Amino acid sequence: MADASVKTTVDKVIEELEARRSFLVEAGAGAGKTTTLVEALEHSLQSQGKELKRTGRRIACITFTNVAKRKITERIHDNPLVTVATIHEFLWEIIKGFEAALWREIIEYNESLRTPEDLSELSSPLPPVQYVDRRRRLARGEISHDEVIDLALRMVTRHPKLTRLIADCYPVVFVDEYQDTSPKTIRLLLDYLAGAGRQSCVVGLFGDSMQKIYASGQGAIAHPKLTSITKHENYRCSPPVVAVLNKVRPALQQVAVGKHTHGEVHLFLNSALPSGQARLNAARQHLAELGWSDDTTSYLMLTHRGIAGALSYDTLLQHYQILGSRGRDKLLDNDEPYIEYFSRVEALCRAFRALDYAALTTLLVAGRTAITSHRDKQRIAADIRQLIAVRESGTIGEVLDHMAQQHLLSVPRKLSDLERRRNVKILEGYEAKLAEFSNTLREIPYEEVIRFVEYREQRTPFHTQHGVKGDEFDNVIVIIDDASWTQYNMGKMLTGQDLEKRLERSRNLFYVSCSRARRGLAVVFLTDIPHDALPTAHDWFSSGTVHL
Ligand SMILES: Nc1ncnc2c1ncn2[C@@H]1O[C@H](COP(=O)(O)OP(=O)(O)OP(=O)(O)O)[C@@H](O)[C@H]1O
Repeated sequence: MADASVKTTVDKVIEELEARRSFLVEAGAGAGKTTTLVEALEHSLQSQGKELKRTGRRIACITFTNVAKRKITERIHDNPLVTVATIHEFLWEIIKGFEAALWREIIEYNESLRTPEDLSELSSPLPPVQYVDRRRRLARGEISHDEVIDLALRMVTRHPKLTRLIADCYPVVFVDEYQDTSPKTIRLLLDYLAGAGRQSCVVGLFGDSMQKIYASGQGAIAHPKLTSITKHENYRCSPPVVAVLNKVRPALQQVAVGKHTHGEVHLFLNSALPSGQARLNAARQHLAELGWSDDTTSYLMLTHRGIAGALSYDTLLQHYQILGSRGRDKLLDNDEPYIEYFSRVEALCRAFRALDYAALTTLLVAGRTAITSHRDKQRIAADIRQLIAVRESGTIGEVLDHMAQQHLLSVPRKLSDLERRRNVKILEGYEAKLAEFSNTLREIPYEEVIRFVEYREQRTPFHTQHGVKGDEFDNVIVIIDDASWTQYNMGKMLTGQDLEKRLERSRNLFYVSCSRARRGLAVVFLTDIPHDALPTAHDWFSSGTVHL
């Protein structure tokens, strides 16, 4: 029976909240940090909800990932007394009302830049400051992600009154995954907000320094204002998976206490097979024979390029690089006219196949496809059937032509502009590049679009290793391709001999990836590991099977 006098982590957190002291919950993967954060939120809402409502205050809960944002918002039933936001959203929220002070800081910030903008001819009155999702253009009052953090820190440093106002508005600020929050944000929260305001603002940080996977992150924190709270349980992973985590991280020994009491661990080196896909296929086959199915398994890869190769949309991904350094991001963010249109084409075909007439009608109406008579419906059904066939065997150009001929989903202005301009003969610079992009895109098999959209809409079991932070799956296959990105090298990590930074980067990402598994974990090396990595490989995976 549990000893009632033993305090749980959430009890300790509540104690700090009630004493108005800031705190740090630092614990390993699967220890229940996010769960504790949610429980602490629920407690605060129960005990202070009425007071918060009466005084117009809110609790801020800053999350790093959308997974966590969704999880937390759901758990507290979207309670309006809590602002669940990313750090950028939160910081913008607190500074956006202070236009005059913001402009003063922007001008100073501009001067600190290596290539400042010419702000000598700013119009009067000054344009409103806007936070945009693209490159900064300070002369127009447009700031971007980096500026939000920098300006917020400048504002609280210079204006104690503003700091007090923010602290009064948000007497409690929780931060999930603090380790990947920037040092400037941590300074703002701990040096300025913590303890400020009439109620003495409480900053509660939750995270794990070893799960820092972004270079811009703060990593470990020691701060005099923080009470440290830690825990050694792992509620997520099965005992053999926890055994691997304990080997990777000997300084923190966890105990598996979750409901997954059985599990399995595999390390596939398969060095007799040629490097690459053949090793993954062999591992998949072996695991399938042991009962692993794609329905309960997630595949974690280091790069988008790797996923594109595995799912066969690599020509498409490669093609978007013609659009410059942000080309690939535009594709992945659905932020480009062609891919935005194809996503709707795919949604149309999916709704048709699923006989989801409500979704189908919404898409057709939004795409200005006329449906006024029974004959229209019959014609549209025949057109979509043909479209489905063209999609599977034709090129992107053939699908676009089919859509235009059959008047299915009218082509948006931005896309028709691109299509019109691709045949213009005398174009220069970026315009010429865009025309080349459109013309060559049309030659790519449309099948690649189908597979890409499935990936982007999370209908495949593939994820990037960075993208699964905070998430969990029954079975996880971590795919390692040490030839894919020079910033990481898991083979060298096993030898313990590498550049210090790369060693840490690789080890943290490996730890994050392996710790997503609830039941089964398989690590598959597509490349050969160095010979002197073998002893560690055997040691780390001694709770499972090493397939040589
Ligand atoms: N006290 C608890 N009792 C039972 N299950 C728990 C408890 N705390 C957490 N869990 C479960 O353990 C899993 C991991 O919890 P959570 O995501 O909160 O951990 P975490 O420390 O934030 O993990 P990570 O840092 O690896 O993302 C979840 O499935 C959660 O429901």
